[in-house]
Amino acid sequence: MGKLKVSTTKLQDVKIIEPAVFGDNRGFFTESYSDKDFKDAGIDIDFIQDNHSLSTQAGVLRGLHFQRGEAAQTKLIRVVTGAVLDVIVDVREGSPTYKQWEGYILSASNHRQLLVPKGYAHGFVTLTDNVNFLYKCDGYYNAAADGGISFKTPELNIDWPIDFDQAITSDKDAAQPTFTEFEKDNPFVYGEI
Ligand SMILES: Cc1cn([C@H]2C[C@H](O)[C@@H](COP(=O)(O)OP(=O)(O)O[C@H]3O[C@@H](C)C(=O)[C@@H](O)[C@H]3O)O2)c(=O)[nH]c1=O
Repeated sequence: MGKLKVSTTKLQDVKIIEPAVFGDNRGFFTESYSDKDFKDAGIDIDFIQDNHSLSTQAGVLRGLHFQRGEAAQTKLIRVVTGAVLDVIVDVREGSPTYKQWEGYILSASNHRQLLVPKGYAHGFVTLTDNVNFLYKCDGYYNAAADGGISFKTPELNIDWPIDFDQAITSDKDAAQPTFTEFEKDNPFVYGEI
């Protein structure tokens, strides 16, 4: 038995990772990332950029985002204060779970990490104030390759736990294309990325 608990989900190639957490009278200690433990668990990814966002209020909705082409990124996501519903959509044409979405609660208290493969669109909504959201990426940010799909696109029918008119978003995310628009020029093919 390795040091990490790794679970699969209904979505193809997605994993939930739970590191050991050692609680005591002071609080806890956890190795939030160990390259060796990930490799021992069969996850061999060269993470090269760490990102951190703060969302100050419950109801902040970021996404759905991805990077196109060579700039596509695998993401390893966790939350260190507060809680989110993290939502990902398999947008790899030809995948057994193409067009399917799933939501995962990630919180400071559950210590869950979500491994999001290339070819997934990713977003989240904050369920509490002051969410510090951390993620590792295996590719650098490339503004020219930045892409998105509207979180409220009707074809995906994502069950966000928030009224759309109350979501706090960026101007960019308020104007993202529908899934049908995205599909006309879908850069992701299952097995080729
Ligand atoms: C993502 C990113 C943004 N930026 C800059 C661009 C912009 O000026 C500012 C804010 O960017 P955004 O509005 O895109 O930030 P945000 O909406 O938080 O974007 C993130 O959303 C989640 C859902 C993801 O999946 C991430 O990959 C990323 O796309 O930060 C970087 O310099 N490097 C980066 O890696």
